[in-house]
Amino acid sequence: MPALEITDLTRLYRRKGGEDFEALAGVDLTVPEGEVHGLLGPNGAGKTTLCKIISTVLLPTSGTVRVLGHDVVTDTHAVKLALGVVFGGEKGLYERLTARQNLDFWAGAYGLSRRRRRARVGELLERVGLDGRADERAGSFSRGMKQRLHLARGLVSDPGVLILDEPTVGMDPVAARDFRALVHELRDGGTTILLTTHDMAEAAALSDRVSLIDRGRLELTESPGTIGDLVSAYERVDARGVPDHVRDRIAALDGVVSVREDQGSLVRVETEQPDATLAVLRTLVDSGVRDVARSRPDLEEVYLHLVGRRGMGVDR
Ligand SMILES: Nc1ncnc2c1ncn2[C@@H]1O[C@H](COP(=O)(O)OP(=O)(O)OP(=O)(O)O)[C@@H](O)[C@H]1O
Repeated sequence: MPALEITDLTRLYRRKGGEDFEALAGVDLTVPEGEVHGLLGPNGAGKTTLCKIISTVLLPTSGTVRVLGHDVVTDTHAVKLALGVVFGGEKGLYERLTARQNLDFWAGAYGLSRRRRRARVGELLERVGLDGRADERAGSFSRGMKQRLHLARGLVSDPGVLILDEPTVGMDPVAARDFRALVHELRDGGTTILLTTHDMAEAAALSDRVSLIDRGRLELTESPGTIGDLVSAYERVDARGVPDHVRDRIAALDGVVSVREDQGSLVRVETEQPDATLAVLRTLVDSGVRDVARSRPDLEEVYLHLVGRRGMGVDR
């Protein structure tokens, strides 16, 4: 049974006086048990809407979502037990309570007895590395520590599926690295994780597969390695001082996807075959252009292209 099964999911938001806005437009996604699935998309893509529907906070307009076989609309209670949700940012902790008291409160909300609560809370504090600071107020914690406490809270019910919504947002690099190590440990323990992020590198480092979402649609679901292969098929050449007639000749070469002039006279040529790159370089050098650099787009750029922000010639 898949950990997460989303079928033809749509969600409309009512807008006053205007047309309904389609925040999710027919999303299909199946995440097998034990997978870390990265969900990447720009602001407003629909990631939070999707996470809210999975975590039963928001109803779908149409379509179905199942968490470990439980329907989010008709079987809300079972879904809540099967799921842990960790949102990034500062909200959701009781700042005046200690880390231990915060967790004890949440464990109580799941109906654990006092004795089981004590053991469970101790275990969780150790797991996220906060056992040494357990009796300090959450309000005095750094961003990274707060986020570890959020994670412990998401793990209170020992969920099979964990949603991490922008978990490292606002963290310094060391705290983010430590947090990612915790995510790795959870994955090794068999927890299925849906991770939303703006950060392509984070998604690639943590995920078994990555989905790109934009304007409510899943544009692509692949392993980070496959996306990497997609990237490596493309190259670009940047050059300065390229006469117009040379530009036109380059644009006509086989395998050249685009030729664009940025501000400051930089000409960027994008190619989709290694031979094309060589032909572009030869044409430039033969015409006396010396200021030439060859490079590959990184994952971030391919992602930006795939969600329609730039002109790399990657087919959808
Ligand atoms: N309650 C609402 N009423 C109307 N429109 C909404 C509502 N909530 C979200 N939207 C719109 O739905 C779209 C998707 O929003 P959502 O918060 O799911 O995006 P997101 O991918 O999580 O973005 P971000 O990364 O900025 O959090 C956006 O265009 C947003 O303006």
